[in-house]
Amino acid sequence: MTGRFISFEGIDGAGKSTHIQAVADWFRARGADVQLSREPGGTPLAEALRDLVLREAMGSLTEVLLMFAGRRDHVETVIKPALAAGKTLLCDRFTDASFAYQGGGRGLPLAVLDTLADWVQEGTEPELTLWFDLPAEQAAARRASAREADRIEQLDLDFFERVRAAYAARAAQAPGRIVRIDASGTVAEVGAAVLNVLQARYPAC
Ligand SMILES: Nc1ncnc2c1ncn2[C@@H]1O[C@H](COP(=O)(O)OP(=O)(O)OP(=O)(O)O)[C@@H](O)[C@H]1O
Ligand SMILES: Cc1cn([C@H]2C[C@H](O)[C@@H](COP(=O)(O)O)O2)c(=O)[nH]c1=O
Repeated sequence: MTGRFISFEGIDGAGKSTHIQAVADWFRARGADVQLSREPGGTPLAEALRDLVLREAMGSLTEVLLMFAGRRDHVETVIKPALAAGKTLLCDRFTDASFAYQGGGRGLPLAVLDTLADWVQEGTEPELTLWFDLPAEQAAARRASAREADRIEQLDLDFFERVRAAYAARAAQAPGRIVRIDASGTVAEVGAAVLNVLQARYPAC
């Protein structure tokens, strides 16, 4: 039995977390066994690494190694077993975030990220990625009214525009997997766009 692996991506504040529950409800209403997870995090070890990476000062290479260390534990102990059990796994961020944040934002070489992804994922890849796309300024305004900024969220608008551009480049390289959602509308408008994608992608569901 093989389940479904769907990831949610976008710059901080784009609205991923707001819509992930509605996607879970959509699949559950169609009989799917849905499991939610997130990165960085998703296992006790990876959640501990998340706390470190979002709080402690560190270099870019250390940052990406911690992201991929947590991802390895997550893939091995949560994602692969969930897919083997036929579940629909919805993950708030996955490897595209490393290419966007550490590749685009921090400027790490993409070849290094490709190697880490090959080692860590061993072929485990989302079948669909919903990329919530929003200008950095608008995302920052949403974040400002929502919560206190963590170490990465404190970075400037230029950083987030580089991250956004890197997501666009990833989407151009994987057009069958990564679907862009215009996240600039109201919650209802964005939610409708997400449901349109699901209905088109899973008509038999
Ligand atoms: N379409 C929207 N219009 C206005 N505000 C929104 C919209 N979508 C989400 N928000 C609000 O913006 C804030 C950030 O949304 P959310 O937490 O879903 O973003 P996110 O992409 O998951 O961010 P992060 O990756 O940093 O966790 C929340 O306060 C949320 O209520
Ligand atoms: C997986 C992953 C995440 N990040 C960054 C992106 C965000 O700034 C934080 C996670 O916070 P969220 O509120 O859960 O979205 O981590 C990253 O830089 N690289 C990654 O691989």
